[in-house]
Amino acid sequence: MAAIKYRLIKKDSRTNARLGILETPHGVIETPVFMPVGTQATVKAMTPEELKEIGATIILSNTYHLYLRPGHKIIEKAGGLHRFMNWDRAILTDSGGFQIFSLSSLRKIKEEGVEFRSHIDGSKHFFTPEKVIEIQNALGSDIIMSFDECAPYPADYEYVKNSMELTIKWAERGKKAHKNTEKQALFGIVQGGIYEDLRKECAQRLVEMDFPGYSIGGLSVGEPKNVMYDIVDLTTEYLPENKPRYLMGVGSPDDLIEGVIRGVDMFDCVLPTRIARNGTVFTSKGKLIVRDAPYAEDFSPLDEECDCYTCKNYSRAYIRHLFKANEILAARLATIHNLYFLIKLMERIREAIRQDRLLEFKKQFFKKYGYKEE
Ligand SMILES: O=c1[nH]cnc2c(CCNCC3CCCCC3)c3[nH]c(NCc4cccs4)nc3cc12
Repeated sequence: MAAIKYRLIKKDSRTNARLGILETPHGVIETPVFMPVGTQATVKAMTPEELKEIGATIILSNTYHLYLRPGHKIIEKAGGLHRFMNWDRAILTDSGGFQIFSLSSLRKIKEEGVEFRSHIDGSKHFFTPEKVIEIQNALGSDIIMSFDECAPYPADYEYVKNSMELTIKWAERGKKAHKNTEKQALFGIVQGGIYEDLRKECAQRLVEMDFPGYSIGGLSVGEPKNVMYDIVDLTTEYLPENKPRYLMGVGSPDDLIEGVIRGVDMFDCVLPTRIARNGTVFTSKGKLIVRDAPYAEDFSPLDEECDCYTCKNYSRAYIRHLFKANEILAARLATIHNLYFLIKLMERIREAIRQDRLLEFKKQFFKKYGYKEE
């Protein structure tokens, strides 16, 4: 039995959007889905019970961070990541490649693997495709990622071509090293930068290896939005429709809607939790910086249309006060709201696909939120 089973429930009649069900060893996930990020085995400021309360069905955690601290061996001894962090729903871990490039003081990239120094204590480490599979096997996450190289943006054709070739080789080596296929689904990651021919070749060669799901990597790294959307559009064209597609590192409300329209099923982004801790929240009328002066005597909820715990019980004035006073509760209330906002947005998107009115939903959401339609 494969670790995960994806069922395409309905295709939107006018876009590439899909309504799906993803069955995992830790529960059923309705797609399209937004996955809260829990870098160091916790979604910052949230308990697992609060995550369930707001409707989270799958969260992310991070191979790079957990390998460095507390170490994957400790987590394995604890009975795996689910036990260790008391989360009994689905977990997706990324391979750590992206964090090496974006966090650690690198490093040498060779075909064999990547040498890097820990951002915590400067100690030297060496990740190979086999090593990161071994770490993710020890963590016991339900969905695991191949070791990939996310080319920077901009990057010239030659660099991206070599990097894409390496990502393919590393995907093959990771697939060979992955033993626990019954319990953990290994996704291939499509690279290729902004180059159509490289994206097509990478997608086709990964599909030949027959992964249970495919990530679209190398995007949301500074390229213009319309370039990202075009690359997503062309990449999903070469991916099988009976397998889930995961757009890595995306995103904001508009990016989620635009990604779903282009055939993406799974999303993750550090944005909602990160900006929440800085006092910025999503509302149906756009972003709101609640720590700003105008809200000092505003006793209305963050968002009139939101029924989350925060909006049902606290005012903008109170939450602004908590931020100004540097109270821990500020981050908690804003995080609950931002995650609920995106999880609720995905629920409304799924409903719109069900009723074949996704484009109307997009128009109405964009108008209210203050996005300009392209
Ligand atoms: O090609 C990629 N390969 C692998 N991972 C990528 C990621 C990380 C996705 N989130 C993982 C999470 C796992 C749990 C811990 C937190 C990360 C990306 N994030 C972004 N943009 C958003 C960005 C965020 C920050 C800088 S860019 N583009 C990405 C491209 C890749």
